[in-house]
Amino acid sequence: MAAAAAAAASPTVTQRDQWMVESQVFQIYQLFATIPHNAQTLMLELQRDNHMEFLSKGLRHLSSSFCVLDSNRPWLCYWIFHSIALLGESVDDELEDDAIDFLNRCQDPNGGYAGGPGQMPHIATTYAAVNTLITLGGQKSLASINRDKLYGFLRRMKQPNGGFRMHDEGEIDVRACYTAISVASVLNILDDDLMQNVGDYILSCQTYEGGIAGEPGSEAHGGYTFCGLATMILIGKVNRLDLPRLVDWVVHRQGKECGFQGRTNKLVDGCYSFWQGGAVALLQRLYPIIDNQIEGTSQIFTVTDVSGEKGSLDETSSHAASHGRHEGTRESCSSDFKSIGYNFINEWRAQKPLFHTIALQQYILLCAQEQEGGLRDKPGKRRDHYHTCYCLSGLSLCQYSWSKHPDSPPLPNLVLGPYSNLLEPIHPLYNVVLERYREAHELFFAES
Ligand SMILES: CC(C)=CCC/C(C)=C/CC/C(C)=C/COP(=O)(O)OP(=O)(O)O
Ligand SMILES: [Zn+2]
Repeated sequence: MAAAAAAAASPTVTQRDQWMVESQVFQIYQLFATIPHNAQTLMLELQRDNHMEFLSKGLRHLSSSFCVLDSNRPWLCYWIFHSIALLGESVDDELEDDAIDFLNRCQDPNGGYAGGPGQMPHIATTYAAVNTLITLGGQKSLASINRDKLYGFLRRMKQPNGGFRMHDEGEIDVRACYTAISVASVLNILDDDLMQNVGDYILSCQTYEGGIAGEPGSEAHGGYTFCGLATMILIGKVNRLDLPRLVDWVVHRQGKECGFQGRTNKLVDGCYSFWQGGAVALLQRLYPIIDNQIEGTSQIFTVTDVSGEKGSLDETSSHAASHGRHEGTRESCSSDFKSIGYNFINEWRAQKPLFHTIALQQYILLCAQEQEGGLRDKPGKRRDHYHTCYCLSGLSLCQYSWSKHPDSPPLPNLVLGPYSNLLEPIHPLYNVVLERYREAHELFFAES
């Protein structure tokens, strides 16, 4: 039944499509293998200046059309400003100010952000707006977020089944859960009411393959898998997922092209460097919990097993062990969940990645990067800001994948190409640059 639903949801990629992509990718790798070393270094170089030019142009265009009707602009702001932050760059104050003012005009008087001024607030654009404002940083930007009203908006979107609606009368899915919980967590407005039964909803979306679907009965997909896994971590319920199966599904999504595909039998795509690569990077922090599930013990373990220190990555481990992961049991809560996002980066330790991080860097730099600036899905596709954002986010995760601390500089052999390719590290649960996350955390958690 689940398999039939999945098959219907997934238009089959023909063998011909797959061969076309493979042959394009392998031609690039073959060319790379035959050229002199200095030409190889050039080919592997992150084209920082050209990427900045592409991003700045996008921003100027966006700024000049801030008054035009379009429902995607908070997302464009996030993709562009986050990419710029990943490159360790900034733009002039006027453009930043324009963006803050524009997002403020998207903020609904009753909470949340819409895709444009006067439009209906939407949880996904709220996530994009909040992440942009955190990325811009500074008092004006962070203080512009009306957290009380935003909390009210999230409560109105909350559904009895544990999920969230994207907007008034909108769809309920795993993206809505992630964007709601991510925003609530980073802004320190997360509480028991928002978290109520979210774990049950996400659990009902884990499929027979091991990955997570957008909604119950659909096909496992990388985008939703990242969203579902990050949500479960943020609410302290990650042990309820079948993690060994999830690992098995996600690591097998990295193909011979070296990049990731979003779902079984589909084509490789640069944006999954973050969605799938990000899910694996999160799983890399959960080894003790995964080992425990593999061993099938009902031993009650504490967060000390995960972090070596007091923390709250999974405050319901004992609950899951004693009641079974798949029961829709009532979820207990404690105030520890508020620090999960913060503990996640502070209790970091060096761990071996679960995927081939150099191979993924190779796909991003040689196949997804346009030498003239911007990144893309695959060779033959056009660059765009969405793929630029998620290819760079995935690249950053690869570069720091072996690091002892989330921001300790990696050894040169872990960064493919010249060391100048090194990007800024991100907080993998929220996908904002770590330093910007820390500034926001200081402000939003100061009073608690
Ligand atoms: C935070 C947030 C809003 C997250 C969004 C997550 C995300 C990327 C979900 C993917 C949605 C989806 C099923 C795409 C399939 O497109 P496709 O059929 O064109 O691609 P495919 O062939 O690669 O599956
Ligand atoms: Zn894509």
